Amino acid sequence: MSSNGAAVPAMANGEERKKRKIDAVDGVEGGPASQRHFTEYFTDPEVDNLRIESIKAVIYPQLLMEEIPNTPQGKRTVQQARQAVSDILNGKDDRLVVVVGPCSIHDAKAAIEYGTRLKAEATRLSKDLLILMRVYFEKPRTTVGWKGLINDPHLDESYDINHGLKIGRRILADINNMELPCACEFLDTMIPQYIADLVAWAAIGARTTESQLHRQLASGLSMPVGFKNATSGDIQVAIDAVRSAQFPHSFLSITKQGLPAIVLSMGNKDTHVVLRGGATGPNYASEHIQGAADKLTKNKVVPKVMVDCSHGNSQKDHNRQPKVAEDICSQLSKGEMGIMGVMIESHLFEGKQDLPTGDKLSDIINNKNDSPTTLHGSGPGQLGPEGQRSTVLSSLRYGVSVTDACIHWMDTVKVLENLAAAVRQRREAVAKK
Ligand SMILES: O=C[C@H](O)[C@H](O)COP(=O)(O)O
Ligand SMILES: C=C(OP(=O)(O)O)C(=O)O
Repeated sequence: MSSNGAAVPAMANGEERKKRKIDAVDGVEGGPASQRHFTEYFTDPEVDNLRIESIKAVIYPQLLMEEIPNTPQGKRTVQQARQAVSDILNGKDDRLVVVVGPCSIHDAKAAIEYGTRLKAEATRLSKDLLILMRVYFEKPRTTVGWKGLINDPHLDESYDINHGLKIGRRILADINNMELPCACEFLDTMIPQYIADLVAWAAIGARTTESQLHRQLASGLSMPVGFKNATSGDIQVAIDAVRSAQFPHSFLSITKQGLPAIVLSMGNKDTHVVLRGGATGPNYASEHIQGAADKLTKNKVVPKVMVDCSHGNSQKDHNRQPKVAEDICSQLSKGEMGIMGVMIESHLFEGKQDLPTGDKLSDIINNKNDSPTTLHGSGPGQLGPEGQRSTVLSSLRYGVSVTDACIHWMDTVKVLENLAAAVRQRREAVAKK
C-alpha cells in the first residue's frame, strides 16, 4: 500500500524488464551485437552507475521542434492565451481562467476528440471564461505507477520516451491549431525545452512546489505558472514558490541542441497559487480564499488564486467536483475577485480505469495484436508514424481516464455554463459596489 492507502500496482522490476528485452532480441541473452551496443556506455563499472540498467540516446529539442513546428496560428493561440491569463491575474480582464480536461492524456485520438468538443465551448463562453485544455503528459505519483504519455506512450512499460516526446508535441500542436490553448504540468525539468512553446499555462504540482529545481524552472518559463499547495495542505510552500519564481535564478538545464548548459533566468511575475486541498481537508470555501488572500498580501503577492475542484478538494471522488464548482460559483456571484481561475478534471466518459500491470500486462503483450499504430494519416489526431501501438490501448475503454477519476462531458458542459453565469453575476455585483 502507498502512503495514501492506495494499492501499489505491480510494476515490472529490472530483472523482468531485462528478460522482456532479451526475449525481444531473438531469445539470445544480450541479443545481437547491434542491440547490445545500445546498452553499453562509458563508465567505471566498479563504482559508477551500479544501479543503471541501460542508457539510451534521446532526441534533442531542436530536432523535434523542426519536425513538428509550431504554426503561425498555433503561436497566436499560445501568445494570446498567455497574455489573457496574465491580464486576468493582474485584474485587467474580469473573466475566469478555466483549466479543464483529462487528468492525463493516454490516447491521442481521445485527446483530439475532447479538444474538438472543448473548442466549441471555449468559443461559446469566451465572453466570461478563458478556457484552456488540460493536456497533461507527466504524472507525479504518490509511490509508483504510469508516469504519463511522454514516459511510456505505449502504456506497456516499454518507456519509448523518444516516441512519447513526438506524440506529445504533435498533440499540443494539433490542439493549438484548433485555436484552443493548452495547459501542462511540468515535472521533468528538461521536458519544457521540447514543448514549452506550445503551452499557454503551466502547473507545478503539489509534490514539487517546494522543490528549488521547479521554482528555478518556473522563473524562466515563458508562460504564467500556477503552484499547487502541498499535499499536506500547506499553502505557505506555494506562496514561497511564487515569490522564489519571481526572482532571477541561475541553474543547469539543456540547450535546444541537447547540450548541458548554465541558464540565467529573468524571473516570472505571472505566477500564482493553486488551492487543491490536502491532508487537512479541502480549501475551496470562502474562508480559505480569504485566508489565502491575506497571506498572499502579507507576502506582497497578488491576492488571487486558482481553485482546483479535484484532488484534495474532491478527495479524489469525481462526483464531488461539480459540488466544489457550485461553491465557487456562489462565491463568484457575490463578487469574489480573489478567484482568478478554476481547474476541473474531465474526460469524455466518467470515472477511471486501471492500466494493466504485472501478469495482465504480460498476457496482453504476449497475445499482441501487431497493428503498429492506432491512428493513420496526417490530419489532427491522425498521427501517422507518431501514433501509438494499439496493443494495450485497444484493451482499454475509450475516453476514460487511466489516472484520477474524471467527470464526464455532459457534466463538464453544465459546470462550464454555471461558471460563466457566475462570472456575469460577479460583474454585476462588482459594478454595484
Ligand atoms: O493527478 C494525478 C494524481 O493525483 C497524482 O498523480 C498522484 O496519483 P497517485 O496517488 O495515484 O500516484
Ligand atoms: C497531479 C496533479 O495534481 P496535484 O499536484 O495537485 O496532486 C494534477 O493536477 O494532475
